[in-house]
Amino acid sequence: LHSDSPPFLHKNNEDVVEEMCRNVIRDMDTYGVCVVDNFLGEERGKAVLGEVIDMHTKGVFRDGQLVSSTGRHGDLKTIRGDQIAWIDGKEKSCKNIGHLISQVDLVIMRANKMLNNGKIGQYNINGRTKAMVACYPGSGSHYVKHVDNPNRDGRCITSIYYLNLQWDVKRSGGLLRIFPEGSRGDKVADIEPIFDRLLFFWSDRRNPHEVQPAYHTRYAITLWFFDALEREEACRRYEKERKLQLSSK
Ligand SMILES: O=C(O)CCC(=O)Nc1cc2ccccc2cn1
Ligand SMILES: [Mn+2]
Repeated sequence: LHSDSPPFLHKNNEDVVEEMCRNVIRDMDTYGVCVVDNFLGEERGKAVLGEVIDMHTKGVFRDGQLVSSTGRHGDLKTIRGDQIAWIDGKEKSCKNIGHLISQVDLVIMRANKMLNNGKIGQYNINGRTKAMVACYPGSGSHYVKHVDNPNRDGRCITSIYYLNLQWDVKRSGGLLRIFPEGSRGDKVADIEPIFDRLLFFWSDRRNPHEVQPAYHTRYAITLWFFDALEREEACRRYEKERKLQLSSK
């Protein structure tokens, strides 16, 4: 499940990318989850972290998911989950985030071309969302167990890049726990959100996941990749529903 990216990926070396893609394909086929550590290297990783911290300081983040839980005394505590900001990576103050996005694209599109004659896991990836930069304020904010794409909206791979230097889950929490389908709860994938770690997993019902309460600020950048066919069908369904609603008005 853990494949270290060779030290010289940062030179964009062709066969290094090739080697990494083989690891991603193997892990996705075997586990439906893949972790790549040291993805950008310390310098580039810190440059991305710097841009995210600048965004946070400038108040770019908007409150994301509202999660509520009852406290010890049964009182309803609404703990803000993640705060998010959408980035396309071309913004002048986000050029390092833009570089991260292009590197993840490189790996996914190369993996898409390899094995299974141009498909990864029988998907044909032809696009992705913008980057969702997420910040969990350290106030015990968490994210309840959920599936990213439960109803075939077209997203097939979730890719998350973590930015948290010297993160210690025992002290700071914030563990991502994935409950791979059919594991009946005895086999879970516990992913620590450590600095310069890149995670891939199938976005559909195979991978319900949760973020456990975080007690220090926890940053992550997520990209969702689309399967061409599933996305086209989802858009067509959406168009039909929209027309129905318009005509029923
Ligand atoms: O930060 C992590 O380790 C994963 C957090 C996570 O699952 N975030 C997330 C955030 C989402 C925001 C909007 C819609 C769906 C979403 C699904 N998942
Ligand atoms: Mn999620």
